[in-house]
Amino acid sequence: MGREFLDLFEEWSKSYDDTVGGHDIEYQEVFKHYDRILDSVTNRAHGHVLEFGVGTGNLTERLLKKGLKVTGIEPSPAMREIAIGKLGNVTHIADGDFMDFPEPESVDSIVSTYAFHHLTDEEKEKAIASYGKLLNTGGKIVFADTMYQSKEAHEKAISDAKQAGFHNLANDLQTEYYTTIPFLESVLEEHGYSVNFERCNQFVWIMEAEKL
Ligand SMILES: C[S@@+](CC[C@H](N)C(=O)[O-])C[C@H]1O[C@@H](n2cnc3c(N)ncnc32)[C@H](O)[C@@H]1O
Repeated sequence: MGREFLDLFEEWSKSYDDTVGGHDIEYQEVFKHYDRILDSVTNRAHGHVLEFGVGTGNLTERLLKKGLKVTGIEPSPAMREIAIGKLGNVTHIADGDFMDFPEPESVDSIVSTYAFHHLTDEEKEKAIASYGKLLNTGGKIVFADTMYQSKEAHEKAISDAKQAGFHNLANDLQTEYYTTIPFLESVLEEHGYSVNFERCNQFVWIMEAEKL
């Protein structure tokens, strides 16, 4: 579910690693400190890791280097092909998405970078509710993504992008489902997690939730 943006990723897959390297001026700030963000998510993960929206495998690569067992989930065939080309057969990357995926038996950490905004808020809540069954006490959800401290901050980001002439970015901020920190905080607390947020750049925050 939440697969309505997949055509975009089929096309973007070949140049995606150039974009995260800062080659697209509109997205430079979104991907500022990309390596540091992936390292930070990796440092917070432990045990058997379930990763959603693997993309070209950049986070997966770091998790594997840390010696963690990773089960990857990625709905775009083109992205999966690039990730498998990069990683070889050291880990399994399955077709699936945040809500519909082959469930591993036990999971210690659920991680994702730059992907959770493909779900509507209603879908985000359903996904978070379902992860409770997979994680043991002390298990974690660690997601890095664009999110906002308030709806007003989201609106301001859209108008700033328009003013800078970044029309692709403005369109993206208006059409995908960027949420607010207070929304995620309340959903996670309701489902029995303690949660904290750390800002990484003007767009991206890391959300770290621990199952109580
Ligand atoms: C911006 S890329 C991020 C890739 C990688 N995680 C990274 O940090 O570089 C977003 C990825 O999420 C995937 N995606 C899109 N919709 C998804 C969904 N509903 N569930 C899981 N992944 C999804 C896309 O195919 C794409 O590979």
